[in-house]
Amino acid sequence: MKEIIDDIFEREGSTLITDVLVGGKRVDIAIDETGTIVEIGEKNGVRDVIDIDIAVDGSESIAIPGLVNTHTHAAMTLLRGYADDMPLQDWLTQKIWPLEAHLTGDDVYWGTKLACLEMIRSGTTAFNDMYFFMERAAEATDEMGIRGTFAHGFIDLGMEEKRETEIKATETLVSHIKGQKNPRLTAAVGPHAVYTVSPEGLRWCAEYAREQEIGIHIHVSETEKEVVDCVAQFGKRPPALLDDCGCLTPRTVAAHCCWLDEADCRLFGERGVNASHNPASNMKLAVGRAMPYHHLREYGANVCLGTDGCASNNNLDMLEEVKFAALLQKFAWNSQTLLPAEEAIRVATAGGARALGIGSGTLTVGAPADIVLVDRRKACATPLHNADSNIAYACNGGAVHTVLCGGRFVMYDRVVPGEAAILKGAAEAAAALVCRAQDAS
Ligand SMILES: C[C@H]1O[C@@H](n2cnc3c(O)ncnc32)[C@H](O)[C@@H]1O
Ligand SMILES: [Zn+2]
Repeated sequence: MKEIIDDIFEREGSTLITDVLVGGKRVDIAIDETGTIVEIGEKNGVRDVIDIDIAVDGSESIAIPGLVNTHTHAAMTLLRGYADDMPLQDWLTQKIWPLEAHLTGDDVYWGTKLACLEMIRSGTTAFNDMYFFMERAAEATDEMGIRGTFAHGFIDLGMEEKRETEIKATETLVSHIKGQKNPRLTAAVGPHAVYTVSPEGLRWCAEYAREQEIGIHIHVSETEKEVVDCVAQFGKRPPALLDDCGCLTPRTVAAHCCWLDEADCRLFGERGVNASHNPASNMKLAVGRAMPYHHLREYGANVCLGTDGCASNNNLDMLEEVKFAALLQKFAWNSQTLLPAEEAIRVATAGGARALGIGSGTLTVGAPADIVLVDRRKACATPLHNADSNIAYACNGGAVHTVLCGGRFVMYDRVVPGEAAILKGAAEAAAALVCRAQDAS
């Protein structure tokens, strides 16, 4: 890579990436000033398509579409390593929720800045977030230059007064995000799960999402206990309950989906639901079963990929998550051919873009220029028999050196603007959060 052009992160002109490997071919990629891919052609074939403002030598790089993290709680970066090696319900009730009770908006701002830094560094250009103080998460994401979908974590615990508070928080967030009129920031509704949100709350979320023409982001069938308890309380499995409440739509992202049975998968396919596979979190929390990818694919559901939060992963490296997904599916379902490399990358890019409604998630003419350059000089990318194999099975986010989102550089030759201040601010916020919780206990 040539020396960094001093204002490359501010430039809003057109960009030409030359001689880069895409799908096994060496091509030039022309990006216009609107941040759209306008031409992809044989090497030296597209130079006169645009007035080149920035030229990037891609001869030592493999280009892939931006990775799309369809399930995370971004600001949980502040909780990385705070509580590990516990069962999900104990983890939530004894450690995570007591600490989150002391969260502030500033914490979520710094936690989300750190999350965006980590996601950019590992090739993620869009993420789907469900947390608290989400106006501050959106502020941080806008500053970092990538795409975010934001849902307030709606939890009413069956209490009407709490439900009213959650409704107001959701309406305020959606109004705020829509008012920004920022093409990189979108809103969603975030009913946490069937064991924390009443049917009345679920029905409100579904109706409000329909009325506002926004998505739904929800945890579904993560554990066997969730399913058993749901059947005991409501006489139906979580997908059927969610369907009765109107929550299963083509704009729904259902996270985890571990304990879906074949009929649940068929229902997801019929409703066009997006199922976010979260392999690292599922294995770390030992939820006991892998998402039935094969059934979801068979019945036409859109499968995408997510990391969950940093307290149950514990990073946001979607290239690592691609490998976990490809290996876990093969092992769990005893199939050496299930979720092959190219398909796993497609789930993490085009699958996620479809789930969040942010373009094609492909490197094609007319697509947003969300582009990740992977360094071919890294050991994990050598030899280069098969780029998809190296990307899915050998490399992790550390092999990424340059990232564009909407044609704008968010990382160039491993430089992300403001990195030192972000690390300092997030570390200080995390320490202060834990101190507040300890003082209060
Ligand atoms: C938004 C809330 O969701 C909590 N959370 C984080 N990870 C998980 C998970 O794997 N299952 C259920 N809930 C989760 C997060 O701590 C917030 O409280
Ligand atoms: Zn989650």
